[in-house]
Amino acid sequence: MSKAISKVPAVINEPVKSYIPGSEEVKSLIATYKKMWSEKTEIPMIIGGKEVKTDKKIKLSSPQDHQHDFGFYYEGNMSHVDNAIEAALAAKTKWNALEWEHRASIFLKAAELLAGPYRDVINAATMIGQSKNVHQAEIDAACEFIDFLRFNVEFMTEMYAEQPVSDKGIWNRVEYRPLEGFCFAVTPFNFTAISGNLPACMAMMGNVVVWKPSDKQVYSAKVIMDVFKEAGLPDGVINMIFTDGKETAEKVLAHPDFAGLHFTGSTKVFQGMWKMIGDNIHNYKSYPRIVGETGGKDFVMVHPSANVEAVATGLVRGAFEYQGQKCSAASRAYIPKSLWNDVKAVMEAQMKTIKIGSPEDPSNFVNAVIDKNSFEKCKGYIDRANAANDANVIIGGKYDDSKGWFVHPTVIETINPYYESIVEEIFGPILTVYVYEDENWEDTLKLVDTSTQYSLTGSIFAQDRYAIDEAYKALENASGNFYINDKPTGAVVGQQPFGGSRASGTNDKAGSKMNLTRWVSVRSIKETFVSPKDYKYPYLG
Ligand SMILES: NC(=O)c1ccc[n+]([C@@H]2O[C@H](COP(=O)([O-])OP(=O)(O)OC[C@H]3O[C@@H](n4cnc5c(N)ncnc54)[C@H](O)[C@@H]3O)[C@@H](O)[C@H]2O)c1
Ligand SMILES: N[C@@H](CCC=O)C(=O)O
Repeated sequence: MSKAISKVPAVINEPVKSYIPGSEEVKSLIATYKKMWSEKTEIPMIIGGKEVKTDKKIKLSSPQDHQHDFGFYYEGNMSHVDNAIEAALAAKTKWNALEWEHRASIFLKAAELLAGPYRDVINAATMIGQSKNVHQAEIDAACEFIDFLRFNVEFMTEMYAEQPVSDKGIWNRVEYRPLEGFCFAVTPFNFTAISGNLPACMAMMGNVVVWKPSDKQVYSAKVIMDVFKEAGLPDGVINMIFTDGKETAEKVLAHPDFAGLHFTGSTKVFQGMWKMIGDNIHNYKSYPRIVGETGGKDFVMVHPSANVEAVATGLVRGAFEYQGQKCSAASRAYIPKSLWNDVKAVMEAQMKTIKIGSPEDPSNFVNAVIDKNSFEKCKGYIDRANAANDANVIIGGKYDDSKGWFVHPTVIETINPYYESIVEEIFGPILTVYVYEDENWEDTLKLVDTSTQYSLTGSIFAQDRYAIDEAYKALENASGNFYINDKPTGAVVGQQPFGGSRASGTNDKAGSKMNLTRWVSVRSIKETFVSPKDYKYPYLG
């Protein structure tokens, strides 16, 4: 391997299966779901490749049926954090010395396992634990995760191939070393793919990792570790711990060998961790790399020239797929008065047909929100809008927690462009609409740009090319992912590099070469073939 300049297999996006009713693929997935639903699973932490169990068993319940318990996981304490750091550091020398082809091979094998034998399992775990419907599980847990792994291998080799020029008589090279020390991945509940990618891409670049998944994504996290193990990832390279987020961060971020944070989650948590790193800056051996992708308040800006059906469909899918629990979800829309009645009518007609319930029935488009906290948060926004003078619930607004955490897709209309639900991240199936006078198009662009702290995703709907260009320029810094005549969700790895700026994150674009560069520290090497033997410049004689 090291005796050749290897090429990795050509990469294309993993095809999304359609799961047509009655097809073998849907029968197989639902059968796996039912089997996993009725089993009682037991999920240990994985430290140094070993299963770690404690006396603290935490019940696993499903958002779509909070009384149904499908097993438990073992919660750890700060001694497990120490053990995970030690295990990572112990694995470092051998992992670092392994040729890159072996690292590539392990993660390409993991992708192949996910595409084949583990596809139903990781999808079903995501449906049960995170309440995603068949399509949402497929595009996340299977396809996006597979794409992250395969594309990152490709990006890694492109990066390795980037080499400097060399003058006559010398040979310049650069090598992409892993960071000194260990890395820390902290991941959110809402995307299995993100959860797997954050630790994996750091490990792919030769780093060793302590990974703390969300306590609401433990089931699919277990499947991720099973896949990595079967793919041949050596013990200790990724260590998965189930511990309290804040206490873990305090411990990890104070460690002198802490080298990099790869975080996805809410803005406030990221800001807290950044501050902790600042407070510890004198303790570290190197300046740590900090990558964080966080919250959003993603806009849909509509011009009077827009197509009504396209706008309504973009809003329904953008705001309500996966119950609005995507950082990219459309959660605020600005619609000209001339189109609003028509857009509203199409949305009402579409939303009447939306079925709500458990993902076990693939015809349910909307499933449950993740937990009681999220349910209560959504309920609060709906109740306050119902009571407000400057806002009104115009579609949906129902919620029911008798069996699962179900919140119906809801549209709030407000006359106040700073009303709470149009500026704050809710992370639920609630869209807020502000209707503007057509002649106020330019002022409304300014409002979209300035009324929230976020800058993650956003869309412009228009047929008028000048309007598209105007929005494109006026909203240059209002999103990291900008869509024209499309919903603001559903970025595909390798096609729309994903991430945002302002309070939404460091915009290092997950699943891209830009992100991978954060997990290496470059060493420049200059070799002189015939070394000078005299100190004098030519003109000194
Ligand atoms: N920009 C993106 O790419 C992106 C993608 C997915 C999700 N998100 C964001 O993630 C959030 C939803 O996910 P979530 O509810 O899991 O987020 P969260 O911030 O509650 O949790 C994220 C992770 O941080 C841990 N954590 C919680 N409190 C902590 C603390 N005080 N210190 C250290 N770690 C702590 C959690 O256990 C979890 O592992 C939303 O804000 C969403 O916009 C962003
Ligand atoms: N990449 C996903 C968002 C992930 C955030 O939760 C999208 O583009 O919809």
